[in-house]
Amino acid sequence: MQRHLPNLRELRPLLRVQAPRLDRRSRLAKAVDVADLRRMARRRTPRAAFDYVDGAAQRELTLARSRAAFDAVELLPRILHGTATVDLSTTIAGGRSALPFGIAPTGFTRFMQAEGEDAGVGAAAAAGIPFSLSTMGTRSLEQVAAVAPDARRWFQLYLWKDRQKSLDLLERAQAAGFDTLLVTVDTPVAGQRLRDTRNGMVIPPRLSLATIADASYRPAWWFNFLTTEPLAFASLSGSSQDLPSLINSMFDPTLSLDDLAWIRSVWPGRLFVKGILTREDTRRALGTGADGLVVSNHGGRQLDRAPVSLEALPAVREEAGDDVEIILDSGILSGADIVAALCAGADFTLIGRAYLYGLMAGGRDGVDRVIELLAREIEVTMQLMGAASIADLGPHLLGSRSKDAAPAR
Ligand SMILES: Cc1cc2nc3c(=O)[nH]c(=O)nc-3n(C[C@H](O)[C@H](O)[C@H](O)COP(=O)(O)O)c2cc1C
Repeated sequence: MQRHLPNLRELRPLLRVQAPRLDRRSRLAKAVDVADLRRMARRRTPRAAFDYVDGAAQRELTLARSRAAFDAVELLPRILHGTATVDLSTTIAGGRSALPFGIAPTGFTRFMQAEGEDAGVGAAAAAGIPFSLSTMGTRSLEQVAAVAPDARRWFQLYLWKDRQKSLDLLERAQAAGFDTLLVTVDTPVAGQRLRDTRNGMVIPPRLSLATIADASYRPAWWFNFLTTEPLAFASLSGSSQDLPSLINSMFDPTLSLDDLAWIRSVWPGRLFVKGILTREDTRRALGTGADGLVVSNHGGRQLDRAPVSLEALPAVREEAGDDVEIILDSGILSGADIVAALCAGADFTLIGRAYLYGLMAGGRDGVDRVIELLAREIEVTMQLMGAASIADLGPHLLGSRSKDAAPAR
């Protein structure tokens, strides 16, 4: 082998030295999946806020099982199907969505990152997907509508002890153009989130020696937190109670099916019941006149050892029949997870943590990035599976490995 000295002219095309760009979008562009965004989020967010998002109930078994169930899914490739373009749009709750997922309702959102719901609804509007505002949101119904008048907006309701307050909220939601109601039924009391207890998580955060130390290496979060509007709940007045006590004082463990039926009677729009995992609850929820169901274990944050959404889905689908729309959440962290849920019988999906990791990693730009990453993953996955549209996805595209992994029913 003959050698010669490196020739600068030959090397030049290989050397594309660029000055490092420090803006937020360039930083976020380096994240190639949700796991990368999660790592960025962790570096930039105080521990109490990050763990509030990342954690789950008790031993976090349901969360781990939910992830494992998605990982066990086998998707079948189909060769030579000529799927050059893929249509990722679909219809849900009587309207279009440009992508087969929307943003799940999350409470305390501005605590994760100061842009909070504004970032979520703005990014959802730009992407043409629905955004859900939580009862425990840090922006009011009217503020969210004003920030993104063109967004498809859904409202999530926790039943209050006080029916008049629920009614007021529902009237405001309707007046502000929220087209669909998600009624969350899996939270008669707060789940036991042990990470929060260990972190002494309170809202708003208390200034202690530990928080001041934390502030010194997460300056951007603290700067935003201290220089923007104080954290407040759209529908609840501010409180420094710890989270479970706050939730327990607001919500009612004595709620029953009659209360759900009452909500149905006063809400004229589409109504989905969120937190369904069994045949019996499917029957009971649909018996009240709900239009659809959200198969969800609340991201593993409520009953630890509750069934995994993906594994509960076939029984719920069978019980509900083909005409009832079913949305699935809990554990989705990639576009392939979304494709798996749609193949397994869901009509639509919601992302909770994935959205919040994006938000914590970079505010509005971070939420844009997570939507972009998931959309691209769905598109590539579907092309490799020879599926040209969401309607093409079904159980025929699930491999035997995933069927073996599903529990017998
Ligand atoms: C930080 C956080 C706050 C949440 N707050 C609410 C809420 O206020 N109301 C609700 O119905 N669900 C709430 N959820 C549950 C989500 O709507 C959704 O069911 C769950 O996040 C889906 O699981 P995933 O995070 O694995 O995507 C919350 C979830 C997280 C992570």
